[in-house]
Amino acid sequence: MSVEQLTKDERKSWLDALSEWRLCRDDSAIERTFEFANFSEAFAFMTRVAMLAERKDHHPEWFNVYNKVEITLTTHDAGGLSLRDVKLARKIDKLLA
Ligand SMILES: C[C@H](O)[C@H](O)[C@H]1CNC2=NC(N)=NC(=O)C2=N1
Repeated sequence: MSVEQLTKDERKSWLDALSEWRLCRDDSAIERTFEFANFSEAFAFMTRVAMLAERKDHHPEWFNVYNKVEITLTTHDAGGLSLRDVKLARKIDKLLA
């Protein structure tokens, strides 16, 4: 599927609205670390993110250890950051609101 990478200006304006996320990997991805009370809560969150990801056909790269979950979003089909990452990040944030 062809997806457009965000331009530098677009990255900046979208990221202003995603204050918990930071650019990484040479601005080709965004990441955020989440911390929970215990493993159960972390994994419950991952399950909810997994459902979202399937529904959107857009999948996170992530790392979990005990109560921490690190999520990295990038669009492999675009070779960088796209609006699909921004949208998924917003939905993930909403799960915790
Ligand atoms: C064929 C399928 O639509 C694609 O491979 C989807 C699946 N999930 C994906 N997830 C992410 N993060 N990037 C993609 O480019 C992507 N592409």
